[in-house]
Amino acid sequence: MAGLLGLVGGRAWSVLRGSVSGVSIHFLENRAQQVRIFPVCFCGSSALDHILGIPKEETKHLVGQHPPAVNAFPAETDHLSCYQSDQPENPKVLRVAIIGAPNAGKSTLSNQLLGRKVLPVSKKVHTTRCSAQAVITKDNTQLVLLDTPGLITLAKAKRHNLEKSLVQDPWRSMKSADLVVVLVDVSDHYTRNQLHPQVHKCLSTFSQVPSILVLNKVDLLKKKHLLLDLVTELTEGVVNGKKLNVTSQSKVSSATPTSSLSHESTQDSVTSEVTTAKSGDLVELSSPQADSDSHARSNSSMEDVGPARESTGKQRKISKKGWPHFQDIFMLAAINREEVETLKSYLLMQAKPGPWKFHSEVLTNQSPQEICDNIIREKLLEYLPEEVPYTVNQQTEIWEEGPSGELIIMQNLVVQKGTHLKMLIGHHGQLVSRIAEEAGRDLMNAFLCDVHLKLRVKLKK
Ligand SMILES: Nc1nc2c(ncn2[C@@H]2O[C@H](COP(=O)(O)OP(=O)(O)OP(=O)(O)O)[C@@H](O)[C@H]2O)c(=O)[nH]1
Repeated sequence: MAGLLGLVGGRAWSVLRGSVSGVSIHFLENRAQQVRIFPVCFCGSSALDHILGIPKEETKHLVGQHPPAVNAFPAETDHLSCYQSDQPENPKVLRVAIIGAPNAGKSTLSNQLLGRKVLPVSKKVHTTRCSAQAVITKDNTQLVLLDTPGLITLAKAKRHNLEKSLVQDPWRSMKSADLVVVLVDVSDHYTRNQLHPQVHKCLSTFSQVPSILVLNKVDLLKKKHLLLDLVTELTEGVVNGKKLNVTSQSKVSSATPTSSLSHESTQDSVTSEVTTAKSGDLVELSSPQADSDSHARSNSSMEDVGPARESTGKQRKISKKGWPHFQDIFMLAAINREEVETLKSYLLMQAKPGPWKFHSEVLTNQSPQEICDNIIREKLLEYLPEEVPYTVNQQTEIWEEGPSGELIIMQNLVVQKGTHLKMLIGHHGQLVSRIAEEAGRDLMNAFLCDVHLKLRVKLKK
């Protein structure tokens, strides 16, 4: 595995060392809280432990914590929403809008932060059709995650006959957010080098809201050293008011001239160095072969470029590719629970004094029926080709508690064409049974009770 990257500017650093899968990591902690990049893209817990500065056992404890179940029966859910009685003494709160291009991994990240799957996830775009809130409560702090549909333009929504919520909801979420998480899929060669135009528009419009950049799907990126280039491009070379000057050298031998890291290197072993312009402090993350003849090198220096945040959008420099006002950068795989714990700890620390929005046992503002519809829809998106899943109409006929406390659900899946009917039923009913089985399992995990889910496929009359 190629070792990479550290970070970053400021004066008072302390060095933490770790070793993950044979990759030695030197991570500098910036005590001045100026610019931080959290390279949580390493498998294994020791890197995380060192980055967090907490012992291994403590991380395990965090990961092992189980969030409460979603209540499957609405009357009780209503009761929980009387949150006033549940306020702690000094409540803190942070509303976090998670925005990004379609399929960037927004719902995956929200589910992982929550520790329970309540939002649908699929390989197809536009899985999330309207904003949903996921609620994390820890001690006296509440995080409200605003999971939004992938950002699209009004023209595109009209062209593909998509609901208005897909266009409007991300903007609504931004309005109420205390912090914006911008998610970028680094495995997508076509889109990763610049922010989605709609993301950029959102950031520019709500420039007073602090934002962080999260590079996601790092597990799919073979050449981890590219992350440094992506950070530079997506931040316009400025993070938290500090300029990041990155120059790269690929050395075949010590005498070989420099070349840019913006081209994907074929080398597997990489050493990256990031220095601060003023102090010359150094972060070095290196693979075991770092001293071999073949390695790439990045030098990054930082200098003050004024306050990290200005009060209005007008004062902000508008650029097309990146956003120079992110306050912090994370690199992770949202599918990896341990890596997401680092981000969660960070978000909890950003919370400000304020009343909680939900009872501590509420996990989401979605109704149990909405969760069920979304989970079934997720399976339709997964198993039906192209546009077919988008045309299936879901109608819940039965939602009741069985004699042993199990949840009994019966849902009709109404399709438009005979061919779609055959497709969804599958050979000897195999496909629809599989969908019911998988959705039922997810619902059990969300509601923490037995779920008997029956799906009936019908042709629209
Ligand atoms: N390998 C890998 N896959 C990921 C990661 N995060 C998300 N995915 C996958 O990416 C796909 C899209 O994830 P979603 O969470 O549905 O993405 P989204 O941004 O909510 O999508 P929309 O609702 O369409 O905007 C799914 O197949 C996920 O399993 C990751 O860190 N690594």
